[in-house]
Amino acid sequence: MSTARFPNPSAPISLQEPIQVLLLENIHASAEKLLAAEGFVVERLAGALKPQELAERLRGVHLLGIRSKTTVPEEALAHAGGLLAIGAFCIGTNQIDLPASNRHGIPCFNAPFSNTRSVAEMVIAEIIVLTRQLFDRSREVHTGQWRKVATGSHEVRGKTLGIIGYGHIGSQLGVLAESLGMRVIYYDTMTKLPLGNSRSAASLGELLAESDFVTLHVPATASTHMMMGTAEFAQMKKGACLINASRGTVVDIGALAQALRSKHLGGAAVDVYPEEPETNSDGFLTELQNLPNVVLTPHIGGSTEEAQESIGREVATSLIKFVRSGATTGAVNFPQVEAPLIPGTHRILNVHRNIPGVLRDINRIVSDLNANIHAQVLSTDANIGYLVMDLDQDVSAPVCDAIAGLNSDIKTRIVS
Ligand SMILES: NC(=O)C1=CN([C@@H]2O[C@H](COP(=O)(O)OP(=O)(O)OC[C@H]3O[C@@H](n4cnc5c(N)ncnc54)[C@H](O)[C@@H]3O)[C@@H](O)[C@H]2O)C=CC1
Ligand SMILES: O=C(O)CCC(=O)C(=O)O
Repeated sequence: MSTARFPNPSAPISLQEPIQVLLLENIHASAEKLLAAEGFVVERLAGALKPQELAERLRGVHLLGIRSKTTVPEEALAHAGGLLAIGAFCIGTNQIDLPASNRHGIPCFNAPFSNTRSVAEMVIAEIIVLTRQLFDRSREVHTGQWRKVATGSHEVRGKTLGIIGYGHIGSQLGVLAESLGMRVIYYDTMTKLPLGNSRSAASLGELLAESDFVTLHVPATASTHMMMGTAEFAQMKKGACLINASRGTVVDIGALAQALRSKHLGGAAVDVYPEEPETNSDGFLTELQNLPNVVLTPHIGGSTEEAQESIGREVATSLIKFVRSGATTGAVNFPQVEAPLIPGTHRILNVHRNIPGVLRDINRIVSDLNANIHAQVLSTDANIGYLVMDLDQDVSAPVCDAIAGLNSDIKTRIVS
């Protein structure tokens, strides 16, 4: 059983408690299965929680699992003295205050690959749906209208797909699009290996001017905030289509609606919005509703059974490894350490403020107890240091007590 000491006395955890896990937003049962098999107590909720409710629910919780809709602000973390780690059962981690989580000694893990294929496949479907106006034709037939027209419908073969953000999703999408005979260009702020016959555009403007379809696959950051607005839509070809399955903050929805109403753009497929409902029973309004040739989906790019099952296993495995050994490999906001457990030794994990002399102080504590350090791994970033220390003797409890008294201490935990 892991034990922990935390700087926040408002939420002490009992040394004998089993690990308590709170999984929100319908996280796949594959995660619960793995966590429960470890003896962890898992509570699963269908929807997201608002920050205030989250703060209340986090008392006594050791592991939190979320997807894209739960915002985790510093105020929630400040009340979560027992929280060991956060699992984002998705790719994006913009919903978590990562710097605050780092300062509180809480690593965040995500699943960087598991749903990428699902997004790429959905975008391929949308490209064809948009260029054949299938959504509108289908709606007409559903309402008894027979409009057999070819005007404005095209093959995708030979058309240009412009991919903004050529990462895990963008590059897979490029390969799939080429298999349909599309020409692929991309724009990325990093130098990327062009797959197949794809080519890097010299600038965002060049990509916008050349593409029949523009698709966004960038993370939500300051540099991507509203990166598609009135000026960018004006640079797109007349009749071109926009696809956004990245984040709602990347596109100015008002400007997109205007570009569609004016018929400068021929269509759009949008999966993500600046504000999204927290549960499936909440209503939803957007300016894009009821515009012609606009496909609106409820943030389902990564929502396939294959992806969700795989994400559940991947993130649960990272959380279990962290609880059992302190491994932080893959954490998005934390110094990375992965040290194998050594039989017969006693492991202590310590997160501290990255100030001079911490290791000296900790080593003095160990030496004053006449204990021997078998192995010690320290990894740091600008704010914190993360120390994994294996002792030959079982003096973990007094060592932890003494470390907790250091003014550098953020979080100290006995693993074994
Ligand atoms: N709709 C959905 O259900 C899903 C949405 N997503 C979103 O898709 C995003 C992309 O996912 P991945 O491809 O896996 O991420 P990734 O990190 O592999 O690729 C993102 C790419 O964007 C590039 N980039 C960053 N800022 C840029 C800028 N200002 N201009 C041009 N390029 C820029 C990066 O260099 C990187 O190559 C995620 O961050 C997430 O927000 C991911 C999965 C599912
Ligand atoms: O399916 C989800 O919960 C979120 C998918 C997503 O946007 C992501 O993985 O970043």
